[in-house]
Parts: sequence; C-alpha cells; structure tokens
Amino acid sequence: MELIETPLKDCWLIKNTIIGDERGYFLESFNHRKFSNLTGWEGQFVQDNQSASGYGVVRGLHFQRGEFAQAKLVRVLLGKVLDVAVDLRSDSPSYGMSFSVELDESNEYQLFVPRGFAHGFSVLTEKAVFFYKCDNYYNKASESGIHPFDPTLNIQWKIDPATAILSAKDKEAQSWQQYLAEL
Ligand SMILES: Cc1cn([C@H]2C[C@H](O)[C@@H](COP(=O)(O)OP(=O)(O)O[C@H]3O[C@H](C)C(=O)[C@H](O)[C@H]3O)O2)c(=O)[nH]c1=O
Repeated sequence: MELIETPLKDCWLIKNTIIGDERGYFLESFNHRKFSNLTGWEGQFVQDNQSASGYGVVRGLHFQRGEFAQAKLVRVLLGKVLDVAVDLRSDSPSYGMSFSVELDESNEYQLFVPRGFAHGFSVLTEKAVFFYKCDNYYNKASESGIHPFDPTLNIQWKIDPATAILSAKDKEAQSWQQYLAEL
C-alpha cells in the first residue's frame, strides 16, 4: 500500500499492493493498521456502500452536513469511473478545489475522501460497480449536494452533459454559488 498526495489537503490516492499469480490476483483492499500507519487517520469505517450504474451516469456531488459528515474510501469493482472530490472546508488551503481521478476494476488505486468534501463520479464504461467505506452512518436529513455540472466548479466528467443520466435529486441540486450563499 502506497500513499500518493493529491492537490487537495488530506485527500489521498492509495496505490494498492496487487499480488498476481497464475490464478489471477489478490489484494488487501483495506487494512486498518496499515492504512492508519500510512495516513495517520484515526477514524473507523462503519458502513460499506455499493452501487451499480450504466454508462453516462453521474452520481453526486454529495455530502452529509456537520456531525454527519462522512470520510470515504472509494474503489471500483467493475468498469471504470471518473471519481471527483471537492474540498468544502472553508479553512482548508484547497477550499473550493476539485480533484478528479479515473478508478477502474484493475484496483490499482483507491481514493480517500475526507470528511468535509463533496464526492461524486461519472461512469465511463458500459457498467460500473462502485464500492466505498464510510466512517459515519447514512443520515438522510443531513444530506446535501451541489449540481455536478455547476459552471463555477466546471468539473470535466468526460460525459456529455446533454446525455448524462442524473437522479431527480441531482438534477435539482443547488449551484456552487447557492451553496456558498447558504453558509
Ligand atoms: C447514500 C445512501 C443512500 N441510501 C438510499 C437512499 C435512496 O433510496 C437510495 C439511493 O440513494 P442516492 O440516490 O443518494 O444514491 P447515490 O446517488 O449513489 O448517492 C451516493 O452518491 C455519491 C457517490 C456519494 O458519495 C454518496 O455516498 C451517496 O450520496 O439509497 C441508503 O439507504 N443509504 C446510503 O448510505
């Protein structure tokens, strides 16, 4: 397991140790002791989530507010996605910045998205199965989001906005300017 810093403070790429042999491969997808020693993160994951999506789906940008904020360790079990994290921590040197990285079923990389970030992904293959660990439970009442095609954030999802497939909730999500106005 190798830690690779991203331009966003505390948001790390994890390069997995993949052990291949004539049968295929093995990897430790998560090891708390190794992860904690490598990152200094002292949290505990309490909920695992998994979703499957077709080509052109964009899920996000989502976050849970306040005490219900979630750190996530995200990876892809099938297919390929463009994963995006946005730093919402107003005291962070990377506040308002986004980071995008392609994650795929090779599982060469995972992305750690800390609490205080918005997160989303676009699906770049016919199907993608997405798996992530969360360090806080789902809390619907604290859920919020920012429109994934917000012009200010200008995230390049590698998906045509005209044909992107979004949930009704995401289609109606607030803009970055509206988010700032409500702080
Ligand atoms: C997140 C979540 C959702 N749900 C229920 C609520 C809905 O009935 C259904 C689908 O929820 P939603 O449309 O919010 O699912 P996604 O669009 O994949 O949401 C996720 O999208 C991006 C990628 C994220 O990072 C978040 O973890 C998460 O918000 O699952 C649950 O029961 N538990 C949960 O933890």
